[in-house]
Amino acid sequence: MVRQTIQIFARVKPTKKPTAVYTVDNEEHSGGSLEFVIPRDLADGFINNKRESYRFRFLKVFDQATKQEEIFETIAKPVADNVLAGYNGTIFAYGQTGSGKTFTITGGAERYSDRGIIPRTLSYLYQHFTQDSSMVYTTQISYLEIYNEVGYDLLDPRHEASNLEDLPHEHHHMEQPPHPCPTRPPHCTAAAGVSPLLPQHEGESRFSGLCAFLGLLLSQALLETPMNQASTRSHCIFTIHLCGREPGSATLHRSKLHLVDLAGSERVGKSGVGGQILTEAKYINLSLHYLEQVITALSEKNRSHIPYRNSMMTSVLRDSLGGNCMTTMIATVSSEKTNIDESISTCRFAQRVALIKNEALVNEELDPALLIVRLKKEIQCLKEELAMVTGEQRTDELSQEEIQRIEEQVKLFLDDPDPDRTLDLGPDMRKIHHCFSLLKERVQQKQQAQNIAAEASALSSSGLADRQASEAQGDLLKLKDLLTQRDNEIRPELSIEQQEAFEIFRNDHGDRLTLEDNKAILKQRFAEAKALGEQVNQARNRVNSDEMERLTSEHNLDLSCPKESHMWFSVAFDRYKSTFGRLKGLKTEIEHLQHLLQRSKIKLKRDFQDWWSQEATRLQVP
Ligand SMILES: Nc1ncnc2c1ncn2[C@@H]1O[C@H](COP(=O)(O)OP(=O)(O)OP(=O)(O)O)[C@@H](O)[C@H]1O
Repeated sequence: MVRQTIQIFARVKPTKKPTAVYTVDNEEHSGGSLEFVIPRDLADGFINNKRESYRFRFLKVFDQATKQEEIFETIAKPVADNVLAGYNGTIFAYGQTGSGKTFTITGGAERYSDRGIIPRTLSYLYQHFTQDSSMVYTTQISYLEIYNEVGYDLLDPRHEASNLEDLPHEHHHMEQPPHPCPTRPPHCTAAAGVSPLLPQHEGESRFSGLCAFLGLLLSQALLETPMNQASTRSHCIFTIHLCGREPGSATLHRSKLHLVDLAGSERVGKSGVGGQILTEAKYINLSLHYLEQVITALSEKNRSHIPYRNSMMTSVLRDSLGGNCMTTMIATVSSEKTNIDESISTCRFAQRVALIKNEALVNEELDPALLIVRLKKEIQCLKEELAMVTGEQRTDELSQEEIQRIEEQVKLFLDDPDPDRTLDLGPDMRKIHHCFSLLKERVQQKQQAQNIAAEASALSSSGLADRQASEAQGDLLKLKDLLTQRDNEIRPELSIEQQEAFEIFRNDHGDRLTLEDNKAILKQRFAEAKALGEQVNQARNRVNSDEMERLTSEHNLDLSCPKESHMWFSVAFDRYKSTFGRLKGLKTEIEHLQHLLQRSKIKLKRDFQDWWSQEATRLQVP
């Protein structure tokens, strides 16, 4: 991790107008200083205690004659090198309108040598990509303009306005580039949703083509914004996303470089503007005010909350300020007399920025797809090594012969009462897994057999089967008793003459045949029930443990084998249950028949009594 403060540089814009008194002093070791001298005006006769000298320290101060190349070499190149090494980087220009921010970041349109940091950095990175064959790089670029707190994707020809949430992913969530790093050769593509910017050519022409294309693109992009000439009152953030990887390695380095041209920092009061420009100026002031708030909060110790979310610009630059980034600020100042206050104000802002500490990390991550490929390869190599050591060629599945051999080995192992016996399957995980599944199957079968045996013994020890069988037989006896009792209920009040008359009446009665039939069926059902009762007893005995032992020895059954004992119990139980079920069904049928018989007999009796009383009246029998 690299812990460092934001690096600050100053650049003085060349001017032909009368300049204020200022001195630039660059020492090799202690950095540079910029001093403005404002002589006291004593002409009006009273004492003026105003400060005369304003001195600010920077890492280096670039005076008016500094060429673009020197700016790139001193400021941007080290940052680009860090980005190539996997660190995030940001370079932002801050200063009043016309002080040279755009000239420094983007460049001047007149001469090729006026190219600014953006095209030079792209050219440098591109050159590096083609020269460094030890790495595979992919880049993506995006260009965001923030105007009146609305973001515009400058690489999208529609230039539609977006809120922070609606912007392409990388614009507001800078930790990750929008797409996974593809395994294509280095090339340059635009932001998410934007078509690739460049055709792929080989050779030197690509660099100059790239720069010329980008120069055109950048100027066009700015000209085509909805605000058109208002672009100087907006913030522009050009971002290069870089993804680097050693060929064949699964480790990716992802980094990003923001090159930021902030809006002019002049104060509204001084510029004396109104209307639309005033609105813009307020937004600029507000967003720069929020930037200042963030910077102040970051420079204060023990501040837990940093108000990044107050403006779109600070949200986007969140990482660059007080985060995982190596950040550099270029304070652009004008040496003109009329701008001296603004220049001092810019330098003061830079001094506060210089207090902010960032902690930059190399952004390393693993490419899952490549990792899988690598691991698969490793597995294959290990398999081959193993095959060489064991002399066996292994497939994923075990062969039928191998399975059979393992089953035999497991059986011998289990059947051997010797506790010291071991099971040697060799260093083959497939065989070991198969052996484990066989053992599991055995344990489960044994468990099942034990459960059934426990159920059977519970049934036999609690006498449930006996109780059920004797209950069924008891029910039958009760039914028989009931029938006799009912018969007796019909007969006893009759005198001998009446009984004789009743017999004759019954033989002549229309229901006689039905009555006889029902009686016959009932008798038959009683016989069936009796037989079934005996079967129930037999079935019950089969699940009884003594009987079980006798039968197993008779049929040569091996009840220690879970499979056989399970089968035996299942069959015995099923038989007992079905016989008992049939007996119960028979009982219901008998009850029904008895009911019918009863009703027929009562009807017979009633009919007889009616007939008897009629006959008695007719014959005048008392
Ligand atoms: N170092 C320089 N050398 C030559 N010309 C320069 C330099 N700096 C600025 N200029 C010229 O000054 C003019 C204003 O500069 P520039 O547009 O870069 O200012 P700015 O700070 O970006 O302003 P704004 O805030 O309006 O965007 C441009 O014409 C630019 O070419």
